[in-house]
Amino acid sequence: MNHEPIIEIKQLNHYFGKGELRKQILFDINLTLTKGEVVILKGPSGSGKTTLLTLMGGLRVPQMGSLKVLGQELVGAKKQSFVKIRRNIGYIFQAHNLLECLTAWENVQMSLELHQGYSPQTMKQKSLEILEVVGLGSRVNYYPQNLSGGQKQRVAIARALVNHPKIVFADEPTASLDSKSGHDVVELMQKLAKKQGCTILIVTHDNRILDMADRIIELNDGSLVAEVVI
Ligand SMILES: Nc1ncnc2c1ncn2[C@@H]1O[C@H](COP(=O)(O)OP(=O)(O)OP(=O)(O)O)[C@@H](O)[C@H]1O
Repeated sequence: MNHEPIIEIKQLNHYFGKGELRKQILFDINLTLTKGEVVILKGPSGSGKTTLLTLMGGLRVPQMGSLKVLGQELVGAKKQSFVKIRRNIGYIFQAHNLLECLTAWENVQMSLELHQGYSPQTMKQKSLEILEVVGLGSRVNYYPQNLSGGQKQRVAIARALVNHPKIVFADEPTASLDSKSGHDVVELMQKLAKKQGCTILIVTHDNRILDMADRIIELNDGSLVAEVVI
């Protein structure tokens, strides 16, 4: 595996609230994610997983320490830098967030429309191709309401990966799925990641998918407590 650092975190602390209500949520986090790694972040409810994920994903402004994503320091960075970094990231959430009024391929294509430069034909072709890769070639014209939970999550994966992002963040991507679909969905993410050389961070409570990671890290009360290399 190539050990090029994709995310480098040093002494990251994070607080919510102001004045007397100010509460520290993340404590002195040090972490490096490298190219092509699949990392699982686990930990009890309220331990700070989503907070850490949204900071790494450029969705929340970091307050102190150092947080470099693709070489860009985000502590003290301008708004523009966050926008630029987010273009390199795919996000997959528990509630897949598909638009019900759009078909599977139109949902995937939306992600391409955010990036300029593709003709409508190219965008449609790319959307159809990635849906084929995730095993939904025969469902491209289906609306989300006619797809199963696992199929919807695969559309969400296709949407996150169609732009060939350098990083994918997935927050509880298997929470609404049965054991087999959950495993299939993560396996698919893992395969596509290895093929595209992208780094994946999955936040999960789901012990059924732990064996799919290259590395498991654990948060407890806002501190990284354990690291397991598989
Ligand atoms: N916007 C916010 N303002 C104030 N406190 C917050 C905010 N977001 C989260 N918190 C608090 O920060 C702590 C960590 O929350 P976070 O959502 O990161 O945990 P988590 O590990 O992802 O939990 P879960 O597994 O339940 O999703 C919790 O105590 C939560 O109440």
